[in-house]
Amino acid sequence: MHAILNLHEYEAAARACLGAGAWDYFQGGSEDELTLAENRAAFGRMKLRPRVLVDVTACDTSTRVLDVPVASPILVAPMGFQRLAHADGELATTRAASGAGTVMVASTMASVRLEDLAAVPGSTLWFQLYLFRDRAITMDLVRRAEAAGCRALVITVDAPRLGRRERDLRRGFALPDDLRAANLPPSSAGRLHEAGASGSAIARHAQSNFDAGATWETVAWIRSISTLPVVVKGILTAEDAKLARASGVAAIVVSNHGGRQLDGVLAAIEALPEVVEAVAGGCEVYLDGGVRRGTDVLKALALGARAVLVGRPLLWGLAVDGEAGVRRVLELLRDELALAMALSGRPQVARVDRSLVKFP
Ligand SMILES: Cc1cc2nc3c(=O)[nH]c(=O)nc-3n(C[C@H](O)[C@H](O)[C@H](O)COP(=O)(O)O)c2cc1C
Ligand SMILES: CCCCCCC(=O)C(=O)O
Repeated sequence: MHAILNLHEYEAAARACLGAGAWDYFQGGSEDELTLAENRAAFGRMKLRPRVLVDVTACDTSTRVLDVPVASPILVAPMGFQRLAHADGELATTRAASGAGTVMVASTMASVRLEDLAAVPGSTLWFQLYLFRDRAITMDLVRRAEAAGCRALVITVDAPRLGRRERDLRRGFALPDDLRAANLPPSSAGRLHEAGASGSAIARHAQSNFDAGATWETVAWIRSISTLPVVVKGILTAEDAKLARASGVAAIVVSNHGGRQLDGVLAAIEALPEVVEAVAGGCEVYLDGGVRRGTDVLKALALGARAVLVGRPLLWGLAVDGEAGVRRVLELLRDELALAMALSGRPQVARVDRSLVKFP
């Protein structure tokens, strides 16, 4: 048995470590999972145009996001309920991100309190915010994130309701009793445990708690109550990118939520160019969805992303080996990126430019 060589092998190894309910919750997309598949397929369609005879003796993957130095442009995407993968949950992921010198985005739906994550030595924590109908809950989360020392608020804007995740519906997915949405008031979190004969408890929770009436005015409200930089996550069009820019956000995450929300939307990497063009350098742009190889990171950077966020692969690492597994997944991706930079004649992140990729 050889050591795990790449993220695909972590996926296979994780499957053997996880129960069927957690596996389906992690892996699943919405409806026919068309967008989930597209996120990967679109990377495959893009081809690289490498340059040669460039001195690549030293390749430097470091960069800055929102003015914070990071060891690589590979950040940790917000993902809820990580204690489904490993008893240490988000604590292990935050420690691994800190060890790897990168940003951890903690989910509103984390299964560890955000104050405990912020206390991890050397961590750079951003807090992902779901918008609640009860603004007092949202306000309280913002205040706690600020007090804990989080460096940015990442507002997820693609989930007024949960996408139709049929794997979870079929299983009647609900949280086990020993796992809590640790940052929510008990009055709001309780329904996440209500298993039903059919239907997903988290979908019911989202429908009764999330603010389906949220608009750009709500983003303006968040900006008015906090001095933290605001990032909006879940933008896929130039039109919305311009509105985001006009609303004064510091960054945009081009994302389709890993194919878990509206099925049939374009792959995140395909949406990236129009968003980058629309904001014209007015704010930072990141991408997530389907990043599994260093060459995927390279392609996203070439199309104008400042960084990528990685989702499921970190859960696979977490399930297989806790903090060490997450750390290894981040290391593998960073090493692959450094190699891809060398083989494409781009020894620094700043030298990765649009001419490196060709769309079909
Ligand atoms: C199990 C799971 C839980 C997630 N939870 C959240 C969340 O709480 N907030 C959020 O904004 N996005 C959430 N996402 C979406 C991720 O932040 C990210 O957009 C997506 O996973 C990226 O795609 P990838 O998994 O293909 O890398 C979740 C994704 C997964 C797989
Ligand atoms: C109560 C709804 C929580 C959503 C769970 C986290 C998430 O965004 C996901 O994609 O799953």
